Amino acid sequence: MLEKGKGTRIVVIGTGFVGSSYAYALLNQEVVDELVLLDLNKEKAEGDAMDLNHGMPFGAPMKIWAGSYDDCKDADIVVITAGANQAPGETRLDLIEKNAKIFHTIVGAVMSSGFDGIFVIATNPVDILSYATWKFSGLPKERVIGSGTILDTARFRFLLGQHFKVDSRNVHAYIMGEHGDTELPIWSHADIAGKPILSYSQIDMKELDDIFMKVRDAAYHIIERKGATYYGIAMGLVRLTKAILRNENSVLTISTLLEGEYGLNDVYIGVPAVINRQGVREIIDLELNDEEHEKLHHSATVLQQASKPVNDLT
Ligand SMILES: NC(=O)C1=CN([C@@H]2O[C@H](COP(=O)(O)OP(=O)(O)OC[C@H]3O[C@@H](n4cnc5c(N)ncnc54)[C@H](O)[C@@H]3O)[C@@H](O)[C@H]2O)C=CC1
Ligand SMILES: CC(=O)C(=O)O
Repeated sequence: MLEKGKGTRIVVIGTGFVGSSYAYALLNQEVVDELVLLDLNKEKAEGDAMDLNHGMPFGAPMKIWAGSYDDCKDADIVVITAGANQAPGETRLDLIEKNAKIFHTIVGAVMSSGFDGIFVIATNPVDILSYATWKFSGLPKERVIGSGTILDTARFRFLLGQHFKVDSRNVHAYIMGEHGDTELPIWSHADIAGKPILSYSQIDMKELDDIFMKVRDAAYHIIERKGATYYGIAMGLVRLTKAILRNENSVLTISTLLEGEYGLNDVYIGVPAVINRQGVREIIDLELNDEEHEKLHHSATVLQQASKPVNDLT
């Protein structure tokens, strides 16, 4: 797998707000040699390919085209951003019926091409659809990665950075669990340059709770204002893509299959993990306090109960 003696190739399936923003960020950050765009709306994918190609003289050379499932055969990564997004007031879990069926078709078509790379999933509900992709594809769990809480963790670090007036890149703090309403902040392992956030003398737990609620509800607030969220996740997906293609061994909070870690089994859920060219190298099994442990287990139960439409298709 992945040793093709040629340039790197990514196929993006679903070139809506998220997929096209990701494509644009990939072009700007010079990450990959070949980018294939695929959408049910073929003209949209073609238009995006034309538009992105016209930016090429201002960036680094790469090949971009609107393709077909045959192009997945030689892809290193297939990124799925296809499917319905949330209407105002809708939860991510509300999308499961529609998007599970779409994934059954898409993953089947990708695997029929002879694809043998890594899947990255962003479509919501992302934890359940990552689990679905793992089930439908038959690939090893290491090679099916959900974006999980990568975006929530970024939102958390951004807001904590603002609160403490520190560069968010120096804030180390994770959101774990469902990418959704039952996610949780891991305050017991949140620090700024090694100093635990809970040890700051001016700490006000009410203010920290407010920060977490802003993180958890960020998508609702953005969707109310502009109908969808896409720039943040696009940047997160590029970060994850780089960690894979450049074999970075980076720690990112992604959705992966738990098999005993955190006392959980048979569920895809957001946890910190080491990411490299093989996909998920290792899950970081943090020691959580009792409250965090209980909330993570609650989140996992909610995801497992909501997975019925996937189980019905397998
Ligand atoms: N994981 C995360 O952190 C985030 C996830 N999302 C999720 O990403 C997904 C996409 O959101 P948007 O781009 O805003 O939606 P969108 O509606 O703009 O784009 C979806 C695209 O999927 C295409 N599509 C639908 N069925 C298809 C199929 N069978 N094959 C190929 N293409 C197909 C549509 O034609 C459309 O272009 C949603 O589920 C949304 O909730 C959005 C933001 C953050
Ligand atoms: C839409 C979504 O999942 C988000 O922005 O977090």
